[in-house]
Amino acid sequence: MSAGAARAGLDFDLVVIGGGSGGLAAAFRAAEHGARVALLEPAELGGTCVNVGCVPKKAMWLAAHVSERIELAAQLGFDGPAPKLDWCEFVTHRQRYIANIHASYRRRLDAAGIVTVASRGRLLDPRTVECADGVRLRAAHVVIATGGRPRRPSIPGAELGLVSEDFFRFTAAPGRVAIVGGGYIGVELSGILRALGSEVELFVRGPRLLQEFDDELVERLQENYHQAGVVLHLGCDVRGLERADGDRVRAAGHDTAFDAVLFATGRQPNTEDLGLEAAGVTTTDGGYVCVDPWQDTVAAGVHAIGDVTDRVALTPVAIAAARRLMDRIFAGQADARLDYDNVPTVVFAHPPLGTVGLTAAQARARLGDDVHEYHADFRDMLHALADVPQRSLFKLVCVGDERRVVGIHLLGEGADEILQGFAVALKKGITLDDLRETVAIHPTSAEEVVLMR
Ligand SMILES: Cc1cc2nc3c(=O)[nH]c(=O)nc-3n(C[C@H](O)[C@H](O)[C@H](O)COP(=O)(O)OP(=O)(O)OC[C@H]3O[C@@H](n4cnc5c(N)ncnc54)[C@H](O)[C@@H]3O)c2cc1C
Ligand SMILES: NC(=O)c1ccc[n+]([C@@H]2O[C@H](COP(=O)([O-])OP(=O)(O)OC[C@H]3O[C@@H](n4cnc5c(N)ncnc54)[C@H](O)[C@@H]3O)[C@@H](O)[C@H]2O)c1
Repeated sequence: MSAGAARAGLDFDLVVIGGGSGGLAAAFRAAEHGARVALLEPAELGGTCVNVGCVPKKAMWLAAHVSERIELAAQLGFDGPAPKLDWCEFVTHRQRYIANIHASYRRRLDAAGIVTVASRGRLLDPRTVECADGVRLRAAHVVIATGGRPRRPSIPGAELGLVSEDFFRFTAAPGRVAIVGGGYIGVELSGILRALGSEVELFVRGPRLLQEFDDELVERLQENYHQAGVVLHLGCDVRGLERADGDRVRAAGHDTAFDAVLFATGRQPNTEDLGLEAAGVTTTDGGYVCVDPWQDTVAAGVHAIGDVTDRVALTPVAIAAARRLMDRIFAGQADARLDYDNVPTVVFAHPPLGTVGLTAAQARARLGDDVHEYHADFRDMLHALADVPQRSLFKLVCVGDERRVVGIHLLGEGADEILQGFAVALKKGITLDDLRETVAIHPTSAEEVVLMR
């Protein structure tokens, strides 16, 4: 126990509820600062990202990517029968990779002297967390990092549908799949399943996919999905599910029977039975824990980070918020807090779509009319060589006479890897001239960003 906690008659300086991306980052950073830490996690370490999110999703995306490359190879003159994915074997590689992450977390927790409790936690008051077996831990600070879970729409027959967590239990590509929801998960899973051989229909109640993203890039992505054979039902509200023949399911009012219907209709926070009321912690209408810009709740000493709060639901965001919070509490860095502006993000679509900063519409709404857009509309070299129609679209959004870059939007092969460096530049306040003065790397797709007209 640290001297501070001991003096105050507490067991710990910090109790973290939830061992996902945010909770683990908080525990490690606090321990680095010398705090005595307990971490409660009833399930596998790593939470959503490691077990049923980013990591297994990216593994499946990589498998899909390889499959697309094999198809391109045939177009380019590589001879021989196309190999087919043994899904089960790929899953063993995926899960081995994940098991290594678990083991690495366990080693690091032990090395840092963090007390790990395999239990749910529940607040009894702002300083006391009760474990499932009734053991009570008292701490000066509590971090709520309990994340979220998939939300099913409340429509008749919703129980016939699956959610993203079920996708990771698949042992083969379903023959015919319907996906409901046009956000990140709907777009990612439909692209993966199509590339791995499923017939995919995507039902989106709005007029387009990915409402928050640049409209021209989304339109281009929709064209690419259409060419790849994903059937898009835009402006189509699924009002219910019903059994068709055998185990198959169809959307009410539609004829097609699907082997699987997957809901990708958003997520909800894990705030039930957490003792929030007892601790005086407030929640939003959607049930998210209310926090201020410092990740503090209204209850003194109780903080919240990651998907359980109503902020950007991304792993690096949960981690960054956690680290800054711990730097403020345990390392005296009074100004440490996460700047939620200009968070880069990639949708692992086919091809990937990466964005940092504002769309042109957001820039006009926030910064006035002096907004300028620059485009690069091209076929990347591999697709051009194979004479495949997939096209890329890169865009810059600039403001003012000096053409400060406030938005970078990339749809195309490699966008997922290209964006990170340009996100640093945007955060540093570069202008269009700074990009144009940078010598291009040729021949690449990335050079289009510095050559943009
Ligand atoms: C399919 C999918 C793909 C994704 N892909 C990406 C991606 O590519 N990139 C990206 O940045 N983000 C991605 N995300 C989002 C990312 O996974 C989350 O933003 C991130 O995991 C949030 O971290 P967290 O720590 O807030 O919560 P979580 O990772 O969900 O962790 C919360 C933990 O709290 C535990 N818990 C819950 N209740 C209690 C309790 N009462 N007591 C103790 N423990 C409790 C849970 O068991 C869980 O382990 C994806 C999400 C999904 C669903
Ligand atoms: N690559 C990544 O970084 C990545 C990948 C997956 C998830 N995530 C994170 O996880 C979050 C959750 O992902 P998500 O795709 O579940 O949510 P989302 O909020 O991105 O998309 C949900 C979509 O479902 C639609 N929807 C909601 N209710 C509906 C209904 N009843 N019928 C039809 N459509 C409905 C919404 O309009 C929205 O378009 C994302 O917002 C993102 O922050 C990130």
